Amino acid sequence: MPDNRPIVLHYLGPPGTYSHQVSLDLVPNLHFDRTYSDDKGKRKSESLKVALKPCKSIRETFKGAQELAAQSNLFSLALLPFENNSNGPVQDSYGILHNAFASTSRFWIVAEAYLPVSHSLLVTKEVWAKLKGDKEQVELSDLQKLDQTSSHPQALGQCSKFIKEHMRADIHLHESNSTGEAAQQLLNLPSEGGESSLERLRACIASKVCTKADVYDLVEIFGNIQNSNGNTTRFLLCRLPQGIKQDQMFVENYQKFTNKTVDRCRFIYHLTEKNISDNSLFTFMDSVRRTDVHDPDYSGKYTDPVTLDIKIRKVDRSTIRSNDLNNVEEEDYTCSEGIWGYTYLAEMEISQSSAGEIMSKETSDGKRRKLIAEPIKFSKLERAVERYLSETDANFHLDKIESKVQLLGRWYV
Ligand SMILES: O=C(O)C(=O)C[C@]1(C(=O)O)C=C[C@@H](O)C=C1
Repeated sequence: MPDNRPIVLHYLGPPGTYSHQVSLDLVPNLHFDRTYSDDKGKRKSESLKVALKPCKSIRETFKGAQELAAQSNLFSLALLPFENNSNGPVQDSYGILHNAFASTSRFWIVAEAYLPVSHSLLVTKEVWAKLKGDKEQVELSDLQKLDQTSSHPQALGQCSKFIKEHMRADIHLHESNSTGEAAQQLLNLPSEGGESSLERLRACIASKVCTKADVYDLVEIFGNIQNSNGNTTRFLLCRLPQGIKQDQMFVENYQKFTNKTVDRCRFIYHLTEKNISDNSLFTFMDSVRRTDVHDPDYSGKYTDPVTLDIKIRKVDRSTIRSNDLNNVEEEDYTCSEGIWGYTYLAEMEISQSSAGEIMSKETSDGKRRKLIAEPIKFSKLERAVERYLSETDANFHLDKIESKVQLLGRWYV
């Protein structure tokens, strides 16, 4: 009997998070069929079902998916919140990608999703009654009574203006693993020390979904409290690969999912400033500059047709600097320390045929790099990156990159 191989989608839980909403949106659109030969050798096909698995933190989301892929034949997916258009990268997800690099783990990005995010300030019914007193509703001035507001650091950042304008300067901002966890924790009072929610007035920032009776039944005191109207978070759906055959199957099925021909791929590249020898310096940036034939430094160097087709989409760099990237153990970083001072993530787009060539099993890592970009000297890399950044209005300063470019994942557009 063939096993039924369900697809397991790991997401940042508990239910009520934005990640959960994205997972629910994705599931009806993920159709995976599998063909196999039955006992009598007859070809059959079956649909694979998607199971949702809530995880406690972003890190556990990825780790859970990794472990499942390693231990079983199941299709293992992890949904990572990746970046927000007002508050920037989701540090934990970037950290995970960085660590996946540092080790030998590989994964594919098989889909992306953009979720418009509108945050609400939520409290329990008891706290709501206490805040409003005899009035019909809670007013903005009542927020001065709040002692604590908790949420995922991204949500706190996305609502920083509201917090600054309407909450006490000494309010305790508690960082939780997710917005859903923050909402759930309001219900788990009294907390340690026996404090009741009424002695220490607590609120959380989370999705309005958490007001539903079958979620956490919280009360929304203010809605739409994020800094910017078009607040949007981008999620990446990653699959932890088990073998090339399954990869191909996934591509086919993803084609079905998007209902359009897959003709372009996107890659994320990772550059780091450390541990690099001159020989290994190369950049995807430079390959994108192939059209710069008028530049004497570059002319005549471009001989590989594959690189013609590459388009840079963006380059990200965190502003946080860690003391020593080498000392950062996998379990060792936190969002606030950050490891991204030394690293850059860049995204580029490439045609499917070129990508196929680059990614083909036979292509060794070294050749792959060559196909993508030529080795260049450090100074040229720096200039190429600077030029790119100046053209794209990026407002961070690029000190120095010694680059190690590695392929992180790919997905289809
Ligand atoms: O905490 C959640 O609800 C999440 O799904 C995480 C997350 C994030 O990490 O960016 C997702 C969307 C919002 O930007 C806020 C939080």
